[in-house]
Amino acid sequence: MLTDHVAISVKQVDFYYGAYHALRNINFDIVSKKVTAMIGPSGCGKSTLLRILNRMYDLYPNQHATGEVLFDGTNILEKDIDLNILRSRIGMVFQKPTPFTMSIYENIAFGIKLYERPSSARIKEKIEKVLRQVALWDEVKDRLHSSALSLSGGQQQRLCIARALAVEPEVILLDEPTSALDPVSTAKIEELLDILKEDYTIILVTHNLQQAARCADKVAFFYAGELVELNDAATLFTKPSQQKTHDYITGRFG
Ligand SMILES: Nc1ncnc2c1ncn2[C@@H]1O[C@H](COP(=O)(O)OP(=O)(O)OP(=O)(O)O)[C@@H](O)[C@H]1O
Repeated sequence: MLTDHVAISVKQVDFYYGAYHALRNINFDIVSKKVTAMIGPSGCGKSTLLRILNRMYDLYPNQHATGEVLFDGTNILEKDIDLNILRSRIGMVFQKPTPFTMSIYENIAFGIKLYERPSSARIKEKIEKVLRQVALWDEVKDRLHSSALSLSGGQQQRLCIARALAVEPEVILLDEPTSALDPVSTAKIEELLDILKEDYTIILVTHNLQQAARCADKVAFFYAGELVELNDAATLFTKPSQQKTHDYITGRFG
């Protein structure tokens, strides 16, 4: 039997917003090239954990994490980590589509130019590649120089995923990426996750249990700042090992 390759190992992680202890002793392995969904009631700490994985919290001086998050043998919580490199390897897509106020083309080129000095031919080639990856190329190829804000919400979100892919990350963090989208756009993003996981490790925070059941290979259930259960998606939704998980997925709270 093939063993899963671990992309990120979270060990004894605690997180604080000032004095508030938001995550407690979190331990788990995130498997490479699979979709791991993080679920749990509002305020349980899902987004906080996602923001730890690319040190997003570093922007805020009163927030800090303890413990270890091992990525490629390095503890990314160490102070001297190069955050630009980290965030190019572990990219993030937010809940609301956040394209820059620039053209579709420039939205993607901007990110590429942050990390390399490519020729314009290389930029064009990359833009086409990532727009094809997110199944947006045919919809936008004739208007690459129009404003990204002229796209629909669903198209904007696919553009944001393309922008994240353009810097060739290994891991993509998605924080409720479909909660602002209509059902058709949501279905397109879910189909996209299925394709992207062939090449990328995907971590998805979602409120939507059906979405977690449809898209995820592994599911982590959080409650009140603790990881209650991490399991294969099929097992977690049919035979959870913890009573609290059972209560949550059957709608008894949250
Ligand atoms: N900037 C902040 N300052 C203080 N406390 C915060 C801050 N952000 C989040 N928290 C608290 O930390 C806890 C975890 O929040 P987090 O946003 O990670 O939860 P969540 O599970 O993602 O919730 P939701 O599903 O509502 O997005 C909550 O109790 C929240 O109130």
